Amino acid sequence: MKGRKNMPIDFSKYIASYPDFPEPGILFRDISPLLENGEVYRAATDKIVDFAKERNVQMIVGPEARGFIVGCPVAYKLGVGFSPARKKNKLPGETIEESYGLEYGKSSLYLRTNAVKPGQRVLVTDDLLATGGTIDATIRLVEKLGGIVVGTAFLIELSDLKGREKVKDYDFFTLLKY
Ligand SMILES: O=P(O)(O)OC[C@H]1O[C@H](OP(=O)(O)OP(=O)(O)O)[C@H](O)[C@@H]1O
Ligand SMILES: Nc1ncnc2[nH]cnc12
Repeated sequence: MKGRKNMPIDFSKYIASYPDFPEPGILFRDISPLLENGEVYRAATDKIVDFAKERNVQMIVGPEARGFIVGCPVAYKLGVGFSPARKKNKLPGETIEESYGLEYGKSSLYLRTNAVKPGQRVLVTDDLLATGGTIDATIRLVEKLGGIVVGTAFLIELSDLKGREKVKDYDFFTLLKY
């Protein structure tokens, strides 16, 4: 994807890094500058759209909250649905649950039982892959409903945390690696 004046975009310039946030020892990679630049957000989204098109994606699922920011514009562009995997007490109606560990803390994610139809080709999106706990829980939710995870897509992979091992059986896209 080319930016203004046909120059390739250096996406890494639009990620901010904050040491010791939200707790000591964590180097927080913040996607806000990328999102705040319309041209760059669109170019990043288009990369994931291309990845999704090659896999005939029919549905997108992303975890709260930053997975929504990445997945929704891709769903809009493809004209497919998006279902949010949400944290506790956020989704009404019948849901399924999966719990997971995080780089900081532990949590659970929930998905509506009607979110995905059996056999549907699903792309799972998030902003960042760290330990892989979040994406693993999201994939387990989709598969519990009979969905076929045809790809996982991120803006950032933190390689040292080895989350890639959790998604090794799935097609993988990341815009940036640290
Ligand atoms: O690979 P993992 O170790 O699971 O970590 C990655 C997850 O952590 C962050 O979300 P967080 O749970 O902080 O929630 P938020 O998006 O609501 O801020 C990030 O947006 C990913 O979803
Ligand atoms: N280092 C990190 N930066 C931003 N989001 C994260 N989620 C988990 N680890 C993170």
